Amino acid sequence: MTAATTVTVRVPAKVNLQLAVGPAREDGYHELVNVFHAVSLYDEVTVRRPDSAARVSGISLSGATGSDVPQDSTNLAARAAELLAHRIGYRGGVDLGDLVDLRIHKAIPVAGGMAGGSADAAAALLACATLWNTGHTVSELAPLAAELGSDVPFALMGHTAVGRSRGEQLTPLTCTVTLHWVFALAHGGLSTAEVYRAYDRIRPQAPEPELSHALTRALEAGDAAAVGQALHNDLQPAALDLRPELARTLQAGADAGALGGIVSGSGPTCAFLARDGEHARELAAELEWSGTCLRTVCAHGPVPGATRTQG
Ligand SMILES: C[C@@](CO)(OP(=O)(O)O)[C@H](O)COP(=O)(O)OP(=O)(O)OC[C@H]1O[C@@H](n2ccc(N)nc2=O)[C@H](O)[C@@H]1O
Ligand SMILES: Nc1ncnc2c1ncn2[C@@H]1O[C@H](COP(=O)(O)OP(=O)(O)O)[C@@H](O)[C@H]1O
Repeated sequence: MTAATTVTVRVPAKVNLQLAVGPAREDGYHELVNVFHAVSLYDEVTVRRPDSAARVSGISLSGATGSDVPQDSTNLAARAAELLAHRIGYRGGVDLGDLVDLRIHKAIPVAGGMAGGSADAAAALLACATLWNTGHTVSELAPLAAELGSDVPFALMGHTAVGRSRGEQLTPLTCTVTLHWVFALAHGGLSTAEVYRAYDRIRPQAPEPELSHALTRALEAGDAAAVGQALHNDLQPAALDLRPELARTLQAGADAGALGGIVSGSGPTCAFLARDGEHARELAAELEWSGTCLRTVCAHGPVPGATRTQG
């Protein structure tokens, strides 16, 4: 079998069905109970052995990127490739562009609370492991993913899972139903660190986080209406403090008949649960008509994590 010269990995966005945030730890992170749910809104990362004749730079971007996504070694996908290269023996001084060309096609909103950067990092790990034939399994990539960011291991795993500690220690959860979502995208993004700082200001005495059994029961029973009732995000008041206009978006989704509505993670994207695909399209139309969001995207979950589609 010849080694692949081009590998493409498709990787999903996430929404947090429950985000329970405990007090700040000494390392600056917060202890979490973070119920992740992967949805069918995908970025794609393609890696190639560098072709010195065609090479312009080591990393290129397309899709819904905005100006906020770095095109240098600080891009999370580039950091992931560098970390893996280091682990398999490349030492400092090697230019990443000499090892790999990275192409990222983004559909996940940037700084939107849907973990697009983490998704790209997970995809780059899997793609480079395949390109370089490192022999790493997905479980063996998980510790490297955790070094890159708290949400990166989940982007490898996908489906529905609870993340504990800072979110990187994952346990799969059973979800017996396809959930249909509408995501209301906002103008601009929110900084995750800033939202956690606002959380500390608003709630200085946070209790230890606990998994919602109402939520796990609803997921196991496949009861979308009960899932809608159980959605909860401790970061929502902090996101609303920084972006008060999101309250109008949440109200518009509730008025339009969503089973539940929530700020996704650190925001500012808002997620609304629908009864089925048709209801999702109706909700999306109502939300767009309300003028309370930039645009909407419909997606379903759970879906698998980072998956090779070529190479
Ligand atoms: C809030 C969540 C919910 O899933 O994601 P987003 O909604 O932003 O995508 C996560 O907790 C974000 O995870 P991720 O974006 O990977 O965070 P990291 O890179 O590890 O950390 C970025 C910063 O967020 C804060 N942070 C993150 C995780 C955590 N358990 N406690 C924290 O306080 C810290 O200030 C940290 O410096
Ligand atoms: N590949 C990437 N895609 C998106 N953002 C990236 C990437 N690499 C680094 N970043 C930086 O990470 C920040 C957070 O991005 P993102 O993961 O999309 O948001 P969130 O943490 O809200 O889910 C962005 O503002 C950007 O500066």
